[in-house]
Amino acid sequence: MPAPKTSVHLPVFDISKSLTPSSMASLSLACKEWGFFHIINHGISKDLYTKLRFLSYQLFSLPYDRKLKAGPTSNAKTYTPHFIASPFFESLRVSGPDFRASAQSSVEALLNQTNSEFCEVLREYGVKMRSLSKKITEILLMCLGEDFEREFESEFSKCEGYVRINNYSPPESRMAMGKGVEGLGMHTDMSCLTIVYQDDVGGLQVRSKDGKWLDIDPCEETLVVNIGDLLHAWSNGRLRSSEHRVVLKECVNRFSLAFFWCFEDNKVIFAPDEVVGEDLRSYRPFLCSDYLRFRENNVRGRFEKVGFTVKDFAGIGGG
Ligand SMILES: O=C(O)CCC(=O)C(=O)O
Ligand SMILES: [Fe+2]
Repeated sequence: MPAPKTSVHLPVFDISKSLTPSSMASLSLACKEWGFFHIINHGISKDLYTKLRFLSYQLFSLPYDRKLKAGPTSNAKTYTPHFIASPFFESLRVSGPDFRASAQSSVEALLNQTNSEFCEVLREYGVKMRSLSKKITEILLMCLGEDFEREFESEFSKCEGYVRINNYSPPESRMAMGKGVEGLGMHTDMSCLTIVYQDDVGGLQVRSKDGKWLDIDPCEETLVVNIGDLLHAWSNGRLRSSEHRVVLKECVNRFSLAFFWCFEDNKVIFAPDEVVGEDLRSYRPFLCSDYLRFRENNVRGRFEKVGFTVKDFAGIGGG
């Protein structure tokens, strides 16, 4: 008997070139089946990533009470300490449109002084991710059908993004690890799309339609892109927002950068008639910020199981 499949095979797209009809077809299929795919030649150099990682570690290695200066009860509210998403996960959020100013206010809250290198690196990373997100969204609209390219300006022009710098530190003993621990529990993303730069440790997993967990293996200089709940609802479910999680299998630190590209808070998300076509409508219209609030309220104190998605919030007749 062949060994059970543990990794998913996702297509890789060279984002520096225009996609051929056959690569468009395979992208459409990946978005329908998995809601995940890979991109290369994205313009984020290894050097930029390495710098950002090094500078972030300096912040994550600050004493706990220092880090809480930017924690959930501070003015900055950009640091998420351990035990909120999971015991092994902490993160720092830097938001657009002014990534430099956002990085600066986080860093000042943490250090009581600025770190101009960190702010500049985040500005560069945020700006590059923003234009990458626009480009990918345009390609995804082309996948939905030729007429949707013009939707871009009217529907997506006010989108903005934020970077979440994720640091995973599993227990130090192998005994405590057992078969692995959840670094980040099962969830869908509250974005239109998410772009993840994962390191070589691995552990990111996607849930298949029949409920199996499959690894998304890291690959040098390759970014992972996934569809979030907002674009899933906007596309009437044609672009899939899949459940995913991070499992830590080794006693080593894992580092990732996730960029979330989102609709503006006051946008009413409602799939255009042309997108719905002959299908039944799967989602009622909803205000973006109401969904974000719904998710926040359900996540608090429930890090062991997140689970809630846009289907629970706005799905019609079982979504
Ligand atoms: O750390 C990763 O690879 C993915 C993180 C993730 O899914 C998220 O931040 O939403
Ligand atoms: Fe995620």
